[in-house]
Amino acid sequence: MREKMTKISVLGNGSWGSVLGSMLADNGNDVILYGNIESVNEEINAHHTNTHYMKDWSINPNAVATGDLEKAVKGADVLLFVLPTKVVRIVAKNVRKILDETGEKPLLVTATKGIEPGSKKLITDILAEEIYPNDSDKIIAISGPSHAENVAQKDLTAIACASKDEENAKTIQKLFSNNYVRFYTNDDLAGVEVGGAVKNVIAIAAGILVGKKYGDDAKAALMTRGLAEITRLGVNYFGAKPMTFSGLSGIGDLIVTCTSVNSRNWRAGKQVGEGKSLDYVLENMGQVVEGATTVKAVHELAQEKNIDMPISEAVYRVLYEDANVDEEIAKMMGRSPKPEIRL
Ligand SMILES: NC(=O)C1=CN([C@@H]2O[C@H](COP(=O)(O)OP(=O)(O)OC[C@H]3O[C@@H](n4cnc5c(N)ncnc54)[C@H](OP(=O)(O)O)[C@@H]3O)[C@@H](O)[C@H]2O)C=CC1
Ligand SMILES: O=C(CO)COP(=O)(O)O
Repeated sequence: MREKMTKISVLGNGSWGSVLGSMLADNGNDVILYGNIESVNEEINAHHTNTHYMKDWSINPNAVATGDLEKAVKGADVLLFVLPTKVVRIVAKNVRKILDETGEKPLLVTATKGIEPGSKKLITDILAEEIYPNDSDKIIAISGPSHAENVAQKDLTAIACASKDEENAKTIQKLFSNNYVRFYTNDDLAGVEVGGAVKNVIAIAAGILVGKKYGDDAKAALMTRGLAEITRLGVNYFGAKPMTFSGLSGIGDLIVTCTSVNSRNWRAGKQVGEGKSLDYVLENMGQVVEGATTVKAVHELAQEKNIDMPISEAVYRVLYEDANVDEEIAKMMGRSPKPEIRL
């Protein structure tokens, strides 16, 4: 007898959601892609493409798109959130209403990378608050150096998979892994999420440096000192383990996002470095630039909790306080002398 297929509903059918959905269909799962734009859903179902988000690529035809959240949520074994940070809470509230009706308790996985301004919450904390206040062990985060453009081509990729519950992390590891994407479990949920969220801010800074024509030494210094402040925030505020930042979701993701032209955060930073306004850049990107949102939460945390985050603070001032990039760089280079290693 044929084993029952696992029903996985991907909430958000932009670049990463479409590619993850296609990958999960490659793995033999029953995949639904939920998206809020009817023309995108129609294109996926009729042509197995999503040309606004992913050019020259086809989605596994077994992944079916819908604009009906109830259809996506009902009967799902796994709900995979791949939405921009700013809408996760809104969609989560609607998911909760449906699950309250059915009494079902699917695993919740998030691939979203961000910290919510105001609440300063990580995505898994938002999902716990809105959907599973008493079942947060059913929540898993996946995060690591992975661009939709690479995974779409079945390039080789490795991603961390973290949960408070080891068995649930292993279930997702097994379900998601295949011969082109390898998942590693990690028990430091907060550390994995902080790395994935805050590297986007550092990637904006890396892009700014390129826009300003700085070279490789500057990039290496920025990435290393960027990792130092990501670790400081993760350990001191979120209770993360320092070693996590040496892993896929830490240094791994920082490398890919600060050096790849596929990175929207890097590309946004480069244009800001070249003198374009943030509004212009965001309007013309056509895809989410998470670092521009997360930097607000990081700024709030740095100020309120007195955490030293000089690069993130400079990015915040350049993006939202009209600060001059050259003056910010001069200020950073002129800070009082410091030892390299400190938390
Ligand atoms: N792209 C990548 O390579 C990777 C992305 N990520 C993370 O995944 C998350 C999503 O990124 P990505 O897929 O690239 O983003 P995109 O900008 O490509 O797509 C975002 C999708 O979310 C949809 N959306 C927005 N609001 C809603 C809503 N209220 N209800 C339903 N759908 C909505 C958008 O639809 P609409 O067109 O209506 O706006 C769009 O389809 C981000 O946190 C990102 O950091 C993580 C790893 C890799
Ligand atoms: O998280 C990502 C790569 O791991 C995607 O980065 P960008 O959002 O900068 O494109």
